[in-house]
Amino acid sequence: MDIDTLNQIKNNATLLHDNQRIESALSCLVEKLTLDYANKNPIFLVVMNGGLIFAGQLLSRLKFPAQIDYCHATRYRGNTSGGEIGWKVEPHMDLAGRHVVILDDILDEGHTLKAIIEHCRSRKAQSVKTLVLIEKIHDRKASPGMRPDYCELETPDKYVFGYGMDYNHYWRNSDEIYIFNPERNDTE
Ligand SMILES: O=P(O)(O)OC[C@H]1O[C@H](OP(=O)(O)OP(=O)(O)O)[C@H](O)[C@@H]1O
Ligand SMILES: Nc1nc2[nH]cnc2c(=O)[nH]1
Repeated sequence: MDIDTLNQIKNNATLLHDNQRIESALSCLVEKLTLDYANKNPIFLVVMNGGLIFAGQLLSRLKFPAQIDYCHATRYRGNTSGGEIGWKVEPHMDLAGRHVVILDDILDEGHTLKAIIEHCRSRKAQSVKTLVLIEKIHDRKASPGMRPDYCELETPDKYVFGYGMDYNHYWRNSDEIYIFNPERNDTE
């Protein structure tokens, strides 16, 4: 995809959450995580690639001891609709007896988080919670009523990008979150 087209994608997108809104969401999350995890020696398990920016921005603000691990499970592979989930990298640390917080960019249908939750439980984590930057609102969840344990931002049922979330593997680097508008682009 050429640079002009990629710039057009962003110019034609709708701004959903600006950086100020994201910053205030991060502050709320820091407060909640500090209350719940300051004395629990948690492992934050970052889901690559989408969780990268959110993790970097959020976890560096926590003032209590924590460990960070990562895993890579993907089912979108740069597309705007999901397929089968595939493990690329499993968590490295011993999760047995630990409080694990799975950190990802978005809970959409929830198949990705569901698979990672089950994986952490099978490795005998003491507790497993989910922390996402943004939750997509619709009724097609992997388990009915599935919600993240920690999340401060919502999106309607549209494809979004920015702040870790990609459009065709691009624009994860944006510090704002946009709604992709397919009707304004002739890419799909
Ligand atoms: O709730 P779901 O419907 O399962 O979708 C959410 C997942 O989709 C995206 O990952 P993707 O598979 O695109 O991989 P990526 O993080 O490498 O972009 C996103 O980062 C979440 O992990
Ligand atoms: N970039 C991006 N990845 C997703 N994975 C699941 N839903 C989405 C979405 O809306 N945007």
